Amino acid sequence: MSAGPPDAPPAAGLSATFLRLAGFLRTQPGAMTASIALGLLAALLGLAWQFGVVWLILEAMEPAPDATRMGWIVAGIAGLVVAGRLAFLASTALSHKIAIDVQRDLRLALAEHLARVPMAVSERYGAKALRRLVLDDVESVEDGIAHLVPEATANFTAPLIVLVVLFALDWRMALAAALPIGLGLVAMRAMTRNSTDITRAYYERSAELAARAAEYAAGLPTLRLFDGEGRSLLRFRAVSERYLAVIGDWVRRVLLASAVLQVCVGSGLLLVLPLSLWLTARDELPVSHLVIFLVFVPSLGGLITRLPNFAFRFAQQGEVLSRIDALLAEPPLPRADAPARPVERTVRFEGVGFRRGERTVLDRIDLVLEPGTVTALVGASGAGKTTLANLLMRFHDPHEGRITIGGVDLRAMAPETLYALVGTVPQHPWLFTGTVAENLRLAAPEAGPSALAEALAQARAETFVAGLPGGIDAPLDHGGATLSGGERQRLCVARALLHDTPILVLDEATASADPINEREIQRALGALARGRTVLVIAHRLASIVDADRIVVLDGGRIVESGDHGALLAKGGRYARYWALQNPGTPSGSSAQEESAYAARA
Ligand SMILES: Nc1ncnc2c1ncn2[C@@H]1O[C@H](COP(=O)(O)OP(=O)(O)OP(=O)(O)O)[C@@H](O)[C@H]1O
Repeated sequence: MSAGPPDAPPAAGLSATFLRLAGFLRTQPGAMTASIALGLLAALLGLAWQFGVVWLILEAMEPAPDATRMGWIVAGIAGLVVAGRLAFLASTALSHKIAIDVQRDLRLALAEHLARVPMAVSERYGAKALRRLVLDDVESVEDGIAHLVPEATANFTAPLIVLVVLFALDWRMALAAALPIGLGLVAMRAMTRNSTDITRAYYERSAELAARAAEYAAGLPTLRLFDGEGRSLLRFRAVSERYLAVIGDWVRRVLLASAVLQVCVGSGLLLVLPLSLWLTARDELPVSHLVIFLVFVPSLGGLITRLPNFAFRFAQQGEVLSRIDALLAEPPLPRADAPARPVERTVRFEGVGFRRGERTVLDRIDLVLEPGTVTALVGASGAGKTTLANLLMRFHDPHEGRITIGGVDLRAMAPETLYALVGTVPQHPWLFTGTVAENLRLAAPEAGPSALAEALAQARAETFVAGLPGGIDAPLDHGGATLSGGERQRLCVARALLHDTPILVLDEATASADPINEREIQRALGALARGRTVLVIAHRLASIVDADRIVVLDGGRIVESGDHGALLAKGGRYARYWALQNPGTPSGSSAQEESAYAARA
């Protein structure tokens, strides 16, 4: 599975990125206006104290400087410096507040959107890429909102005001100051033109490195056994070097761009100084103007040398935002305008077809699940069992045909209606970090202690839960990683019991459980199946000998269907699977004890 979407979207240009970021800020117009206004105020106060310095120098150059006035000017400068810092602080405090709200809203929007798009979308991205998007990418939007927009506003405004003032005072001197800066900006633009490409390369390489590092760490036990020569380490080193090469390229470009700009900005004073001597000698430049130029030209340069850094940070934001926007643009599963509620509970697959790209995964499936019956899906790996079960939970919509419950197409139901009807115990039981009780209440938030205890007892989980420190309030770290697979499975059964849906999809996962655990899981599943319509994906045929109907899938088509006895008598594919799994037990009668569905009411 790839570490990201197969076709990474094009990153937005700098101005588009600025507008996109400003668009976020528009959601909080009051705070945004205040933040930008305070940023501008900070920039103006910064200019004001520099004018104070000019005034101080001119006062000091008077034949008889007025010490008291100079004291007031110094105090004024200090006041302006402090006020400027405070305004900047208030501006960034506000922009941080907006950034936190935007991050929260973005994460929620992404999570909600992921719940509405077909599962094919999350499968295409993969868990690592989604984690990176929802956590890391959204985190880095903070730089754009909390820093870039207010700082860029202030940092662009201040040089503009300075240039206007300088041109108003003396256009020749202003031109001498602006010319090298202009040249430096043109050179910088040329050097940072493809900054979006290099930012893209950086993200691709860092995603590759993260994926390889995770894979390497996860596969260490296997690698120790099989990879004595360290080939994996060499591969990891190659990925790491590719990453460092991109970083090197990036740093070189930023440094080069900044260096060129700094040289050009420094040259501003080189032109201004000789010109000022010449103009002063011709009596065309008052001393006050000369001092203003000497103070402001270097500070103008200081502001402008920050631009390459801004350009690269904007490129980074463009990259991150284009990824977030691409996920948000994935079309969700269509929702019915006037959702219907089924009265009756019969499930029908009618001519259902499903493809993965060009490949047909399910072909003209016709299947009826009568209320209160157990239907088992069996077949070779890749036959389409999980896909068929997933269609019933509307993880995808079929490409042909339809699936109905009580005659209502799944597409015509509100998701809440569907998920109140269909529950599941997945093959890979999923628990979140929280207590046992919190995990159970995911299915039934209102369930009281006795309901939880009853569900645990039926799911054969009460004994091991009672043994956990804290019992039902024991915290499950890392999604229950400290529990065995069978224990996790039984907690999921308890959760499904509390969910109490009339239709159940079970993906049995007992193949790797030890015999005692397996028997416990089978019993738990039997309790869960009681009185419900069950579609079970069977991995061990002994567990479904009592199913009302066994459906054999092959290459996405139903090739056999009937109960255990009928299928054995037929001597077809099911009979061959049975003989392979149960050598020496032709009828399977000895396995009936193992069947999860033997003791259903
Ligand atoms: N995310 C995916 N992307 C592309 N193809 C997929 C994906 N998931 C499944 N398939 C393909 O669809 C086909 C049916 O897969 P499915 O998981 O439904 O089979 P299965 O019968 O449940 O197999 P198993 O018993 O091994 O779980 C297989 O050929 C599989 O390779």
